[in-house]
Amino acid sequence: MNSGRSSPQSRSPICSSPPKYAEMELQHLERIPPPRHPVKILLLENVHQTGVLLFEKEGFQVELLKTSLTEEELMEKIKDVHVIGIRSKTKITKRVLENASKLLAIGCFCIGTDQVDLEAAERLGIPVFNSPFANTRSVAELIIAEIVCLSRKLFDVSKGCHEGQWFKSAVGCHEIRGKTLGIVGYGHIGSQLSVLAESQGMNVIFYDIIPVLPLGNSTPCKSLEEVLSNSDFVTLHVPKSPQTENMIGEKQIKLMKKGAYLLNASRGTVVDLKALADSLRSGHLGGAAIDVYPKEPKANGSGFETPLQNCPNTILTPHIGGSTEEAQQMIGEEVATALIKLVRSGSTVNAVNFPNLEVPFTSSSHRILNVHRNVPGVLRDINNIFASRDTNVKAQVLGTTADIGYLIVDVDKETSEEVKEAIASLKPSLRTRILY
Ligand SMILES: NC(=O)C1=CN([C@@H]2O[C@H](COP(=O)(O)OP(=O)(O)OC[C@H]3O[C@@H](n4cnc5c(N)ncnc54)[C@H](O)[C@@H]3O)[C@@H](O)[C@H]2O)C=CC1
Ligand SMILES: O=C(O)C(=O)COP(=O)(O)O
Repeated sequence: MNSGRSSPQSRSPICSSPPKYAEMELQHLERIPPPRHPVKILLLENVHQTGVLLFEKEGFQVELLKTSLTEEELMEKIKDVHVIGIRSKTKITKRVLENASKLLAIGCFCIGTDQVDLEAAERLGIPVFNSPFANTRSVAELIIAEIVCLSRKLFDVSKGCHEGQWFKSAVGCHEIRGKTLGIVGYGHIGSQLSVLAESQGMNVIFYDIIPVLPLGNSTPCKSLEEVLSNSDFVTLHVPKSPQTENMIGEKQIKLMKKGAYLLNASRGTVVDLKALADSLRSGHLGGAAIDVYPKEPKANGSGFETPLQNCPNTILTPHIGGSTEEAQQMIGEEVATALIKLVRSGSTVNAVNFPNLEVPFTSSSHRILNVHRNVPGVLRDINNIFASRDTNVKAQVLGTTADIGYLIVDVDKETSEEVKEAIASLKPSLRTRILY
């Protein structure tokens, strides 16, 4: 396999370094025989070219769409697809997955995986990969920029100038130095932001549901309420979950200081937008910056409505927290690499819903992959199939969750379709393939 995995034309001038990560990770596959059948990849939501080029380099057939697809469209389209790549918009539901009999893996070319029914995917034997921190910095930088913009009412005065209105005033405009930033969710993004905010002279307090290391001089709070009532700026960096749904509503907003600001670049389900709009219009909150919405358009150019339109000192962005050339290139590279490794070697390292397994390649062996329901006796039955055909097992690794087992077996004889069928027809088997 060659290196040099993206063409100069496809990269922005400020992102011109070659993808070294993919090169390093994929060189181990060079000795592995190519896939036995053509591999079909469907990429939605304009996944970055770096990923496309890496797949093409492998000889995979790639179809790239700019938009996401509806459930109905996906149910049809996914039938003959081996790997699907999405971003945050495409919902992969149980119904979609039940139509995906050839699907080997799902790649979320983003951080969030809430758009995929992870449990259904696991139970059907489909690993899901993401890029856990390639766009972390981009989100943190956006929030810093917005904190300054809110504090100086920048968008409103700029709009005024564009419309021919000169309105110079210092009233209600402040430096961010010495102000308190409250971070809700102190994970990758929250903690990165904490460091950037302190470097601007802000005091940082935060709340997380798990114990985490406070960076710099930041101070953990015992409750969400404590963060809300002590912050000049509150920023949300929690995942979408039942616990975070409408986490910030009328009651929580009332706890915030008069004139404080709310920022949300996590998920649209976290904030009650109607309550937020009311508090902005009443003047209780001094402004807001919102990047994510409960319902987001499927494609660029589509109509978009939110109760926050025309609220004072309110920055609305179209879910661009992670949308930088740097982040998208890194994500493209990282997720495509994980998917290629899965297709070529069976590696599930870094899958979010699956046992993480990787078995090094050894020459003169043949590899079979099997995903099965985690019930007693599967391993015995599979080994009996080999034993009855005088096949020696050279390596065998099993990883389990409560529901499934994932088995990588290297044997000394080329495995026939008949052996594969015998393994596949064991009652607990979910997915079985001969790799090489
Ligand atoms: N706007 C955008 O373009 C982007 C949005 N995101 C969103 O940001 C979210 C956070 O990203 P990361 O920091 O990488 O995730 P992370 O998993 O590293 O951190 C999330 C933190 O939130 C905490 N948490 C979970 N439930 C909580 C609750 N009820 N109260 C307080 N803390 C809670 C977790 O313990 C964890 O420490 C992602 O899940 C994704 O939805 C991520 C990237 C880009
Ligand atoms: O990484 C995430 O979770 C994001 O929200 C970014 O999503 P996107 O790739 O811009 O659809």
